[in-house]
Amino acid sequence: MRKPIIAGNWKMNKTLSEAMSFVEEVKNSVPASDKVDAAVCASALFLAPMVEAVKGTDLKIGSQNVSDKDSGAYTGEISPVALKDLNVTYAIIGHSERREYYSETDEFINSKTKKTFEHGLTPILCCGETLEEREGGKFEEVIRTQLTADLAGLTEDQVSNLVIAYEPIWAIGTGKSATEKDAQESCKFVRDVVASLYNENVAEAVRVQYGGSVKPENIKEYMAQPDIDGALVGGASLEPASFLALLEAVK
Ligand SMILES: O=C(CO)COP(=O)(O)O
Repeated sequence: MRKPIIAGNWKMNKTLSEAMSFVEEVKNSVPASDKVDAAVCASALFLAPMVEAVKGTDLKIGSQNVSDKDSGAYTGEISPVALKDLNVTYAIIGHSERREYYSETDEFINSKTKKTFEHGLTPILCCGETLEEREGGKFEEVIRTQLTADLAGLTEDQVSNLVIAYEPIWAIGTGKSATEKDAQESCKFVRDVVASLYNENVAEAVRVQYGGSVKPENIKEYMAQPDIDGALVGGASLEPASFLALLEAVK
């Protein structure tokens, strides 16, 4: 059985004091980690104090980005070595906002994913199609192309421990969530691609999240689907009550 994983992606939101009061409010109310993995992916500015604050609790902390290099002359980048040293658990890689606004390519995303594993962090690898691609019948081609390139050279063991977030771009921040049937079919397709690139065992092990306008009101419908193992949540992860309600609905 795959353990559910609910991760908040705060994007470029919150100040340090807001981040810390969120953590203080939720950290002791998060369900036990044998039931569900709970994480918040925050700005790199707050990761150190957040990790310190959640020590000994079931809330884990993730970065929203990571470099594909260990260290050196890479102005503005976030070192995976430094993230590991802080005890950060996850790193979001290849979010559609980074693909679109910061021109991240699949090759770069693949390089970051390898580097993240090298340093013992768990990647949350994002994939997803635009509305135009979906309506043009290109969904399968887009997802297969992304995953084939993003996973190139990863071992079976690494992919088994990966989290893939399927996020249709048209559902992100729009309030227009995918129907649970569409989300299930899409997440199943992600798993089928993993099976074709690796094998059934790896496909059975990899956790696939749905992301895009997930909220406490609709998360149960997604989680009832056999190929949806969790959610990557933007807006509804920003408030403590809403984040805890997402977790309560899953445990
Ligand atoms: O992009 C997302 C998570 O990574 C989804 O954002 P929303 O939940 O705000 O639609």
